[in-house]
Amino acid sequence: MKLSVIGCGYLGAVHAAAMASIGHDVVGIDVDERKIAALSAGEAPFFEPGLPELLTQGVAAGNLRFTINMSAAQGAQVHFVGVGTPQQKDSHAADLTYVNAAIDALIPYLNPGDIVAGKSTVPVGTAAVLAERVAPTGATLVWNPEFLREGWAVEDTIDPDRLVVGVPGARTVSATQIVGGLSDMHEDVSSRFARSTTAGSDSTGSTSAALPAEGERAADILREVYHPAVAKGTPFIVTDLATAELVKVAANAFLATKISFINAMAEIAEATGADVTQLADAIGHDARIGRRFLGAGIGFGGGCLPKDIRAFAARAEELGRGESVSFLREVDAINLRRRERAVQLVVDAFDGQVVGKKVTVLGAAFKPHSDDIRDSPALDAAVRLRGLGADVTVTDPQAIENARRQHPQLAYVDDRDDALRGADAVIVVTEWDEYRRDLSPAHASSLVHGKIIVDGRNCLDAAAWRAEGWAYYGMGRP
Ligand SMILES: NC(=O)C1=CN([C@@H]2O[C@H](COP(=O)(O)OP(=O)(O)OC[C@H]3O[C@@H](n4cnc5c(N)ncnc54)[C@H](O)[C@@H]3O)[C@@H](O)[C@H]2O)C=CC1
Ligand SMILES: O=C(O)[C@H]1O[C@H](OP(=O)(O)OP(=O)(O)OC[C@H]2O[C@@H](n3ccc(=O)[nH]c3=O)[C@H](O)[C@@H]2O)[C@H](O)[C@@H](O)[C@@H]1O
Repeated sequence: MKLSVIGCGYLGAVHAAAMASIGHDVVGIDVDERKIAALSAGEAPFFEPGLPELLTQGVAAGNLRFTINMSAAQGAQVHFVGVGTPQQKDSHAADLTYVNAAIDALIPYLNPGDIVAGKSTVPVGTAAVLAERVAPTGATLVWNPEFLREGWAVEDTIDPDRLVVGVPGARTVSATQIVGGLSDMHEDVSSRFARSTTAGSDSTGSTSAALPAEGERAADILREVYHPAVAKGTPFIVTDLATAELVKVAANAFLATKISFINAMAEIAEATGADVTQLADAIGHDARIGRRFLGAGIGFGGGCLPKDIRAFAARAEELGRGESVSFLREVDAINLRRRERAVQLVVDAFDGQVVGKKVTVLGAAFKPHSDDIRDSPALDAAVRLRGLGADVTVTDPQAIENARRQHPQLAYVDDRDDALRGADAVIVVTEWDEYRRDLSPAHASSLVHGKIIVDGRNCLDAAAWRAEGWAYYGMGRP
């Protein structure tokens, strides 16, 4: 199938390359000429494991190309829109400038019957407005939120744990799950709904109705796009536009809440001498809770969770339902307090005398396996420590170039051991294997000047570091 992908950032470039890898004919379109030049040469403009291979393959095979010309979208049957939706500069709401601009630029090239599939994370209600704008072209707008994690983006795109498609006119169809392969792709959709509910295949139990023809057709086309995942039985949820938009922000809000919950427990642990990592293990054994995303530490960052919970809260206020998600403000506040806490641990380790102390910051990316530094807790800590007068050196296996562009005032060293040499204290803020697994306390001892280590990710073996004579400080663990 011919596809266009508009916006070739962390989401779009991976989506384009992944769609080409499953056999589609894909054009990626972006306004950033440098990004397009790199992608056209088969090079990834950012670090994402597995992406370079897919780009090389697709570009060489000729079914993946990139351009800055929107006119190249003409003739594609599905147009994915994955441009950025950052936080507005002067408020917590999402900035929809890029989404609006992308849709406006695309409209002249749409043909009747085309599908415009929004992938950006947007405030609920956005899709309905965009659908009206697209309607005169005869194309159909659907919302197909993305759940990929950076660092696992290729795998998550090709083999997601669920696919969600919001289609027009599906108001009475509430989160009905349809599991089906290509074989029944052209089967009458109402009988498929009937089958999925009577078979009880993870349906919500709510009544379902046949989709209007436009929505039915759009859902079928998206099924065809994602044919390998559909064929293996990946849950494929067809719903209305608003629910699809909400599923995305609800998922990120839940993940952020889970992290802040355990970080709140870390604060209590700090006041009582308890160990939050053991607490997380213990409650995580309860399958209803689960251990994943109970990693207490310096908290969440990145281009999504922080801005998505703020945008969600702002949208809820607009809807007159601010109090329904007012807890997200607390989730945000807990998260930001952990950044302060990590910095305070360094300051306290020097009895408040941090001025002029050499502090090595291990990590700049917001998480390992990524070069993304958007709202990175690691860099936040580095900047704060420098602001307090420390002599800060930052290192990271992938993110130094991005970090230097955003924070040129910090000192950067590529090599981990060079960064550690002569340090008075070390703080681990991104749990790369290079720091978590591969750095032994004995080796670190041979490099540093002072044996103080703050484990901002609770990723080190505290006992092993202490045995080597280090003063070890974790986040919510003794
Ligand atoms: N990064 C991630 O892991 C995920 C991101 N998302 C959502 O996807 C959207 C994109 O996120 P990222 O890829 O991380 O952002 P990004 O900033 O890496 O990429 C956005 C791209 O859109 C391009 N762009 C802006 N205006 C354009 C226009 N008018 N026409 C064509 N291209 C244009 C930019 O040049 C940039 O390359 C956001 O809404 C985000 O919340 C959703 C799930 C995962
Ligand atoms: O909307 C998005 O962009 C994406 O946001 C997150 O993905 P991502 O931002 O790539 O990273 P996560 O793995 O979720 O980590 C987010 C932050 O939480 C932190 N984190 C994660 C887990 C944990 O236990 N503790 C913790 O502090 C990480 O260090 C990182 O800073 C979601 O996990 C994706 O499903 C979603 O698609």
